Amino acid sequence: MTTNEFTLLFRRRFSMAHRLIAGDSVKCAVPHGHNETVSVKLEAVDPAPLDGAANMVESFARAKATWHRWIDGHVDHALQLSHRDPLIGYFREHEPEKLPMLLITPGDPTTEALAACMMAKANALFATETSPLRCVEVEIEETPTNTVIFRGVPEHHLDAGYLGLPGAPWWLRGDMSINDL
Ligand SMILES: Nc1nc2c(c(=O)[nH]1)N=C([C@H](O)[C@H](O)COP(=O)(O)OP(=O)(O)OP(=O)(O)O)CN2
Repeated sequence: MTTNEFTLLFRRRFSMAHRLIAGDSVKCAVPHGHNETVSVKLEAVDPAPLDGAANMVESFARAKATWHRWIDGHVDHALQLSHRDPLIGYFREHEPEKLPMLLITPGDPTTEALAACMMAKANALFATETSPLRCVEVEIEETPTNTVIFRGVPEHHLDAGYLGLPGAPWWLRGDMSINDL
């Protein structure tokens, strides 16, 4: 087997809002927004030498189409909340039509949690479309001064049973979902 000598890297900007309620920072517990940039590093599941003809690991357009559709159509302008956040109850009661725009993480929606969710989601999307690629690293620039890089195993950090639901959580499903509400 050939080792992975090529990595494709795609960047996308999105706007978001969140709040962190588990810590003691009042500043972080007030809903606030960031314009963030996510970068994903993609590698071939079965690496092979360039073929001397098309010479591509995968076309850029094919490699990023579904991922960017998810970021642009669902992550962009989502409100990110902990599954324990009482604001979810507010939306259920008063603005249920906006529930699909809540991105819910198990625990606080820190940049670390988002990075782990994004890697899992990217790989679920790639698996569903039988892409030859997998995501090996996610970098999220939350602000010009704060960046998180994740190159681990999402399952080590995300509680898939966070809501006690029978099925797979949204980050493991190869669809456009961002919550399990
Ligand atoms: N490890 C983490 N720590 C914090 C996160 C996070 O996701 N992971 N997030 C926040 C808040 O989102 C906050 O908005 C950003 O933090 P902070 O650096 O305090 O914000 P500033 O933009 O004011 O940073 P400066 O570099 O001082 O401009 C908090 N912590």
